[in-house]
Amino acid sequence: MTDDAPEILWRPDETTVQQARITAFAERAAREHGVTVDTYEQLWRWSTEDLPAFWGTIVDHLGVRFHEQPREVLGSAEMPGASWFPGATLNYAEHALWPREGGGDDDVAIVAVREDGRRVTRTFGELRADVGRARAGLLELGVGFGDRVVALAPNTVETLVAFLAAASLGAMWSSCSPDFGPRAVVDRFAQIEPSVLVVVDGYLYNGKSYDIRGTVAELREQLPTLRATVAIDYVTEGAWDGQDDVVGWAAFTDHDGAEPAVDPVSFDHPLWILYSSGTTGLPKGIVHSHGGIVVEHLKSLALQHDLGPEDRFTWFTTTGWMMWNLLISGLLVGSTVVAFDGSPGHPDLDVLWKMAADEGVTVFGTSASFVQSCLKAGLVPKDGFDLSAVRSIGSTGSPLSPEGFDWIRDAVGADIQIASVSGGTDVCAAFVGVSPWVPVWRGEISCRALGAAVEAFDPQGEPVVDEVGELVITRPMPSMPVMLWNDPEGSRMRESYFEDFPGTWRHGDWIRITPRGSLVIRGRSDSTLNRGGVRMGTAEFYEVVESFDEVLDSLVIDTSGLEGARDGGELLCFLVLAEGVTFESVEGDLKKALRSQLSPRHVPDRFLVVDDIPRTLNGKKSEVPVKRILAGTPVEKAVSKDALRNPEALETVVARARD
Ligand SMILES: CC(=O)CC(=O)O
Repeated sequence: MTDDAPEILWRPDETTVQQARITAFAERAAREHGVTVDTYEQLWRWSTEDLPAFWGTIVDHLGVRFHEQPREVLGSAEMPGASWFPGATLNYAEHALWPREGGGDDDVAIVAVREDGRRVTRTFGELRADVGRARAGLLELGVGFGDRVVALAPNTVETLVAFLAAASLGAMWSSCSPDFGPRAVVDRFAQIEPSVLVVVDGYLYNGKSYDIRGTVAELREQLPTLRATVAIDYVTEGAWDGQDDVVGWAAFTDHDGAEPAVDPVSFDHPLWILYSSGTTGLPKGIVHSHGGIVVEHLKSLALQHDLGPEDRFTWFTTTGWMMWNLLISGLLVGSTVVAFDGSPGHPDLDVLWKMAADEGVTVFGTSASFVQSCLKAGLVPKDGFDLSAVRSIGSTGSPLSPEGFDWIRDAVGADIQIASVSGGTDVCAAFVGVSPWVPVWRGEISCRALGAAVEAFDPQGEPVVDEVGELVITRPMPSMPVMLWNDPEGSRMRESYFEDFPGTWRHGDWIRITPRGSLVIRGRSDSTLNRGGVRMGTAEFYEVVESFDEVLDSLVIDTSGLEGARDGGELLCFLVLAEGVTFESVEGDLKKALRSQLSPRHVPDRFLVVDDIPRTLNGKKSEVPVKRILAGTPVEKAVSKDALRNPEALETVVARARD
């Protein structure tokens, strides 16, 4: 495959480079380690070849506060099982509440905005005091080191306070968004046997109010290990009044003057438990450590995104997606975290742009599907709002189409860095993303993240350039899971990531690394389109189909190789069409575009028009569950319907495929 470099949409100017935090870091690395790191490629190479030097410089330069000093940086580099900073103790909460750069008591730590306009703020001083009180509340409930505190709560101040309080005393945290159905929550929380559950009475979404007290009651019945439920009035004042078996937030935090102390824990002590998407059988509990997350998030936010105390940082997410965990880590670098709770489309698609303008957001993150919706709606936010503070637009969740890049440049701002990033829940980080040193090419992710030894492997395990291959990580990263829950022998961990290429992390995405070092993600490798030996990621297919204004959404499934598949396997394309559009009116053009832009083999055997595409609660297309169901896996094993945004869409898609 040849590489014709696409158009450059953003290029750092000299001042940006000079003032970037990564520049001071690279100068220090050069000085202390005698390395030449004048280009990003050189810096990245050093960061992945000399892991002890790189991560050792990170902790010094970015101010990681160890209570006990580590004996060394990397005790063992073997994967799985790498041992980072053995002997060291620290605490994530200390880094969030007393960030190294800035974080003066009166600086705003968090602004929480709800879709109905409710706005709550806390300065760093206030946040520390709140966390001190909540910590005392947890201690009073008997929560201790290693216990699990879980929350069914939105992206708002109390959730952050409860999390930091739990982390401060070495308890593990896990959260689900309040719109998760009861089964999805039980599937996640029951396995980790929590001591305390933090809940809200309800939530607002799309202009409607949802009461979840029934879900909470159901949940409590199914969590026999609970010692207490802490209940927040979020939608209705007094919602929990008269319910004696819960502790109201006011009573829970009624500990004036309690010290916001933190207990140092070992580097690998569990901080939180995240979950795999929940669409492939029971969710896997992914455990990340205090130390791994502190160093990875400091590196990512300070050096890749250049975030600091002067920034106001938002990423549209719920508490059930790892982007929440990354968002709140904005505190580690002293930034103000701007948290939004509600629908990004209520009252209309302007809501997040308005918030960005009102709050002076500098780094605005969202999902590729939100960008796509804005594009399709013909939105031009720069005409309606003052977005002059915004210097970077982040996008993740699925690959951002080249048209999405164009839209950001044309409709939001031509001088904005487009931060298309990709990684995963499994490492609570982005392997690939941006840097203040590297341009943005249309349709491409700018660079591999420092410390992330990303390669594209062919099936023989050989690295390839400018060809689509399996995304692998060949050296350990500190934020790789310290364990999977209920996996004492580590067999599930090995099966999940290390089976295909022993000693190397296989992530499950297709990726192409260009000769420039930029990257293109081509979709999940477990939902590959394999047509007569030509393998292609689904993202390439969506890029073509969804570039049609007539197509609002789509899903492609390759049934070849599945037992019982019709005609030995078909390529099925489900389409959601714009109002008034008939399939016949676009059929010819669609087929022509797929034939010419992908290959004749990638023209679907059947197009099926549906009303909606099944998506997870985090907005990802449910390709793998559909494929599994069509392969004969019982629905309840293939997917937790509660983990889907629209389970009825799954039923329709499966029924249409079987028609
Ligand atoms: C950084 C990411 O990888 C986020 C996601 O797509 O889940």
